[in-house]
Amino acid sequence: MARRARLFVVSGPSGVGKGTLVARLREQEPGLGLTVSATTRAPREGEVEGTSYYFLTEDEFDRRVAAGEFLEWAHVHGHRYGTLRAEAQRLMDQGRSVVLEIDVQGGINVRRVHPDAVLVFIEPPSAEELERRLRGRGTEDEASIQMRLANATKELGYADSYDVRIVNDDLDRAVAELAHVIDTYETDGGPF
Ligand SMILES: Nc1nc2c(ncn2[C@@H]2O[C@H](COP(=O)(O)OP(=O)(O)O)[C@@H](O)[C@H]2O)c(=O)[nH]1
Ligand SMILES: Nc1ncnc2c1ncn2[C@@H]1O[C@H](COP(=O)(O)OP(=O)(O)O)[C@@H](O)[C@H]1O
Repeated sequence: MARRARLFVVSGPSGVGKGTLVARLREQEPGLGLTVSATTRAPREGEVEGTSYYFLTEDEFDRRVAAGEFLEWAHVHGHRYGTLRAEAQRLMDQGRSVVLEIDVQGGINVRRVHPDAVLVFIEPPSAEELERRLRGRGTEDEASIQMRLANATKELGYADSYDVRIVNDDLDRAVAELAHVIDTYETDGGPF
């Protein structure tokens, strides 16, 4: 059956395991593109410019917004994050399916521009497990953890407007489910 490259948005609360899931998926499916977002937040230890994010100053982010360079952008956890049009276009031009790991506001905005984008929401098995993962990651101070937990409740409220919901309980199972979703939507005669 014919396959077609598509745009996939992956969203979900901070600490649910989006980054882990997508990284595992890309080991299995090296052809899958992943956009590197721009952000005004400071790099975490070990994060690499141009690989983890494009780390921009507030002024540089403003300039790129004014120049219309963003496909979408949003305020998330007290900072700005956005997908550069050129970044998404470069991968789409290679005929690859592309994953955007972005927040729910971004997901809704991408759907306006690309109505056939597939929106996938990653859910935690429970609120307690989400907090355990967020703390276990050890990247955030207490204020940042509290903000992310408060925002998690709001983000979970958007799950209904997504096309697909996946519970990230057992990692291997969740990776397999995400791979299956991508395979199904890439195949003509899939759910659309
Ligand atoms: N709208 C939008 N959200 C983004 C983008 N890049 C990252 N995010 C979201 O910003 C949030 C914070 O990401 P990050 O600082 O890496 O923290 P983490 O979610 O705790 O790993 C997450 O919900 C991401 O999905 C983007 O380009 N656009
Ligand atoms: N299925 C899972 N079971 C247990 N721990 C997980 C699972 N998926 C991810 N984690 C862990 O949870 C933490 C947060 O994952 P991460 O990918 O950074 O989340 P996000 O990108 O959604 O903020 C990491 O320490 C990661 O190893």
